[in-house]
Amino acid sequence: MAENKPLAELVAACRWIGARGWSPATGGNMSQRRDAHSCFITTSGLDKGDLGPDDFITVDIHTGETQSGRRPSAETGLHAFLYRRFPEVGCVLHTHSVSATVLSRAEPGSALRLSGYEMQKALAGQSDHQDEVAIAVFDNAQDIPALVQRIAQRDTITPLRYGFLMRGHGLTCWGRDVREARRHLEGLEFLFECEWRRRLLEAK
Ligand SMILES: CSCCC(=O)C(=O)COP(=O)(O)O
Ligand SMILES: [Zn+2]
Repeated sequence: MAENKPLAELVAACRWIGARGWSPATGGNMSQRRDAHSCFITTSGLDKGDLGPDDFITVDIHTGETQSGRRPSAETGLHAFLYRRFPEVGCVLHTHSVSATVLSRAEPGSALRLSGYEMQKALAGQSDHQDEVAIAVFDNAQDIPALVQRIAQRDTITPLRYGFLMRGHGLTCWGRDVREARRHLEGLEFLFECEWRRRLLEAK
């Protein structure tokens, strides 16, 4: 089936995320665009570091309808929003790393502003460490449609780029394909780790 190749890349990305410790317990969800109307997304409640191709469900990004009776990720609405908002996005990765969880709680503002890091250049379009990269931070919520509304509203004022943090929860990031989403995830996780260590040192 033509769908097997892209899912193999996503399965490998999920295993890599699990091995890095970024999806502890059942945390995290991952998806890949299937076409203009649908995506593959992880089944809810599984260990995302130990998935096979059968653990992904097709979801309509406009209606939320699934093709099977299984339960897609509780955060499907966030993925669907990103695929609708950015037609060029091909993969969305959500993780629960310690760095993203701690730093998003320590950041009182509505964005985490990073500058001075060479690793910023891992993010598409960034070419100078002195530029500022602002990653939006939203208060966490269990009401996903309401959270999507808040995110969509902010996006109309300050367009989202690369990813966003949910306070005390984790990072959701994306890319044109699995490879770019992985690069953004790895770059952002590195930046978060550097930033919380820097803040810790400078607080002393
Ligand atoms: C202990 S994980 C809590 C739910 C969550 O934030 C998450 O990322 C996983 O939810 P899913 O429904 O995608 O398994
Ligand atoms: Zn989560």
